Amino acid sequence: MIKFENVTKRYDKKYTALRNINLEINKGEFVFLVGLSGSGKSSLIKLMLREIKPSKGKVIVGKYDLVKMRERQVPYFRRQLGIVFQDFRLLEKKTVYENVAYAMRVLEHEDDFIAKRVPEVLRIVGLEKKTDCYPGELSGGEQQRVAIARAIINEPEILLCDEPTGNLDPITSQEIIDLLIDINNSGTTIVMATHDTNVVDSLKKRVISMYKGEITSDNRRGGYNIES
Ligand SMILES: Nc1ncnc2c1ncn2[C@@H]1O[C@H](COP(=O)(O)OP(=O)(O)OP(=O)(O)O)[C@@H](O)[C@H]1O
Repeated sequence: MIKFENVTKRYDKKYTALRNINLEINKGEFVFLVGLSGSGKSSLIKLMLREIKPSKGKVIVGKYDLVKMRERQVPYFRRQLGIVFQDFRLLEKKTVYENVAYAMRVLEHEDDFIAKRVPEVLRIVGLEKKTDCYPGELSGGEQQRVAIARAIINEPEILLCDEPTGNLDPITSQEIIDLLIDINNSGTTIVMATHDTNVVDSLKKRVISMYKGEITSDNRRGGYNIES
């Protein structure tokens, strides 16, 4: 489903952000990426999104070779992905409903289908009572639920999460993780970069540890190796 072969990423000549990464993530897995700030977690996620390209090596996501892919294929490729960030990135002047519906309008879905699907997904994330609220009227955890609803509305095969609990307190973080686990149990592959060792400890999921641009451990039964 996701494959990195000998991937190196340099943003400039002097500094190598990722070095010789080899990695395979199968359909349906839940994978944590952990490591100190600057270890390369976000760069790995950006490569999976094709926001950036590797300096060397090969990145395959689904049926797409992201190095060989043409620019005009990128929007089609991105349709199989959902993306969640630490800072929610909601449209402040749109309601919860509109924030989520917008992701369907971009794909030109029929209005009837949008009107049926948005309430379904808001129910999944537990926000059916907040449909008409604006992001500014919601707690951080609720805003992240809107962002997750938007990310899953088009039923992506893969959900990429970059520090999704970074702005949340421990209890709210755990609620967001429980939601991500439910989404994973329904078949979506999840890759989540995080600093949150409490969350990683609470689940026995695969953990890929990074240090200075290299993978230092890949443990399928939980457990990590964050160097200091
Ligand atoms: N656009 C860029 N231009 C130059 N260097 C960059 C760029 N993006 C990231 N880097 C560098 O690449 C390295 C890896 O950064 P990356 O953001 O992938 O790490 P991270 O593990 O996600 O860190 P954090 O946990 O702080 O988000 C860092 O040294 C960073 O300074």
